[in-house]
Amino acid sequence: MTKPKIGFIGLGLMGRAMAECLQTAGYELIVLGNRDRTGVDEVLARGGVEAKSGKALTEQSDIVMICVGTSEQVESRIYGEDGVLAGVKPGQVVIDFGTSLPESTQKIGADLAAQGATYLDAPLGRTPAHAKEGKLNIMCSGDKETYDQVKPVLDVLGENVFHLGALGNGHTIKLINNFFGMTTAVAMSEAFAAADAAGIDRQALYDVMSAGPLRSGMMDFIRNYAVNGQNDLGFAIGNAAKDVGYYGQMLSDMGMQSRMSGCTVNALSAAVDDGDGDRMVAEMVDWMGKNLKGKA
Ligand SMILES: NC(=O)c1ccc[n+]([C@@H]2O[C@H](COP(=O)([O-])OP(=O)(O)OC[C@H]3O[C@@H](n4cnc5c(N)ncnc54)[C@H](O)[C@@H]3O)[C@@H](O)[C@H]2O)c1
Ligand SMILES: O=C(O)[C@H](O)CO
Repeated sequence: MTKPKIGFIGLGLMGRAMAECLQTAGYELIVLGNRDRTGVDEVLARGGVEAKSGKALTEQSDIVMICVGTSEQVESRIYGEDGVLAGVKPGQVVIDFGTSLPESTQKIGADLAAQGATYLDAPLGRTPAHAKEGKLNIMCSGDKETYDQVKPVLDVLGENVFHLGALGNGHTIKLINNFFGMTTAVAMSEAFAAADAAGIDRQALYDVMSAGPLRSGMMDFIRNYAVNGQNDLGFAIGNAAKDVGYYGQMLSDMGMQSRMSGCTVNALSAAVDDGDGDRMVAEMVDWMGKNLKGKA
């Protein structure tokens, strides 16, 4: 069977690694020109094709994949005269792999459905290194028949591919996941900075904490940076601040109020304000080291 042609929008840390994985598996890729040429040039060097607009990319593709940062960025590529919606054909599938707001996802899904196309949300778990190897966790939701149709491609990218019911459920679960994960990351960063301030060895703190029920993969990621300078998580502080902010907004859209996420968002957003948005989440250890002192 011929492989579907894939239009891929968003060639950052995750998108670039996913594009490499798909091209290695023999998929033909069409990508969008971008101000940052790095990802685009990598795809072209492996035989990919460049489209001039989201509309042109969509017209040339069977499946459109999006992996940009925010819901605003997704919407900027969906709507408008050069957008995906302007080029979509009945039966076509558009997938958002980024971490987006469920409310925006549902609106885009309805607008694509009005053109006879189907939207799936399929946010990602794990790291860019996993993306390159096709070992992501993929939290897909939306029409089950369409999911079954694109599952072979999702299986190329993911080791654990979930179907989670109605459109938006994937994004809802991902936001809850990242509220929890980023709260752990920020708390662990503060724990190392507090140990530094008290003259306690970071590895000694980790040895004690990880011998008990606190041990987690996220704790290990932060320790690997704090003790060995290894940055394996590959997830930017700016995107973490966005995700935990989206989590609070999602609860508020449901008429609820988050009691926990404010602290995490405040720390991550303050690091972004200090110019650390492009640094990786584990580097919150450094930010905490400079910011634990109370203001006099
Ligand atoms: N890095 C991770 O470990 C990780 C893990 C899970 C989920 N995510 C989520 O996946 C998404 C992408 O993450 P990332 O780490 O690759 O982020 P990133 O910031 O490295 O990449 C985002 C890319 O999107 C591009 N972009 C932004 N607006 C665009 C537009 N309008 N048109 C075309 N391209 C545009 C940017 O130039 C950039 O290359 C985010 O929503 C993030 O929260 C990331
Ligand atoms: O798997 C995860 O939770 C990611 O690394 C952060 O989005």
